[in-house]
Amino acid sequence: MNHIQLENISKIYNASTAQAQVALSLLAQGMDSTEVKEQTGYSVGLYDINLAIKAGELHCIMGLSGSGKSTLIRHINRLIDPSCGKIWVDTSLHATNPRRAPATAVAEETQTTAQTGSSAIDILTLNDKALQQYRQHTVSMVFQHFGLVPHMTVIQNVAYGLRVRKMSTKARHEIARHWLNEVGLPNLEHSYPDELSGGMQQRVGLARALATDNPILLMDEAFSALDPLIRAQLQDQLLELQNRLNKTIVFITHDIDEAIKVGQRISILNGGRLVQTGTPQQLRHDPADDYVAQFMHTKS
Ligand SMILES: Nc1ncnc2c1ncn2[C@@H]1O[C@H](COP(=O)(O)OP(=O)(O)OP(=O)(O)O)[C@@H](O)[C@H]1O
Repeated sequence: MNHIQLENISKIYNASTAQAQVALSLLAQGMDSTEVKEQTGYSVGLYDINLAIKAGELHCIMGLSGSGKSTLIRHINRLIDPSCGKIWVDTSLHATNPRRAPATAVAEETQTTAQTGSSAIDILTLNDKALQQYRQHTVSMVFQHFGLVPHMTVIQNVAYGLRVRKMSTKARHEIARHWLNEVGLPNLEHSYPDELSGGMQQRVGLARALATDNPILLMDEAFSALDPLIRAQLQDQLLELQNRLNKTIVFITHDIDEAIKVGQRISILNGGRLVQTGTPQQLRHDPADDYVAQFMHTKS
């Protein structure tokens, strides 16, 4: 079952609808994003992305710098809106969890049936209130540079998303303590972020994202700033947690080894275009083009 589906998503930066159309028609004629930038002055973030992410899968988005990875993931929590296209998210998937407000309340009026046949909403139709609900109850994000609030203690950082939901201090700290334990930081609740190493700070970032119990986890180069050893430990921990939690995780990385290690499927972007989606094995044995083949050719 699909959890997230991007349908014909394109993003042309700093362009009006009419200006974006000019760039999009050049892309449709086969021009690449560098040529479009030279000809029109507009940056192509993404072009005509069609991507279905399954419920419970750990899906990596991989590509070189500037290929559109951050642009793509930021569409899923609507930090960025597309120039055109639709973004379907099945917000009903975890409606039975008693700790979460019913996600279907997000926007019943926009509930419809996506092309996949699943019950999903086009999140681009959400009004401000419904979008706030969606962000609080459906998607959480882990950032490359941790994004912790420096004047809050570790436990306050982890509990932050629950405080926003107006949960009592006792209840939210109990949940935060549980997740700090889960990520291997049981005794640091009263520390401040700047007292922790990078690896520890990112464990706090992970605990904060997990504490909200949201079904979708967005991870934007979450481990890229860490030393290789710590990075490998966090990858292992993520896989172990995912085995138990079965979240839908969209994991951005520019590192093919990381993508192969953690990703059940990998989508490869190049110049804002989605080149191929598949399991590591499919990409290795049947690469769509030379770009994919080059990434995969040394991988066993
Ligand atoms: N705010 C913006 N304004 C204009 N162009 C942008 C903006 N953000 C991104 N772009 C352009 O969109 C394209 C895709 O950028 P994006 O940051 O999504 O790629 P990325 O794969 O995440 O790169 P990196 O790995 O370096 O973070 C690039 O050409 C970039 O210059």
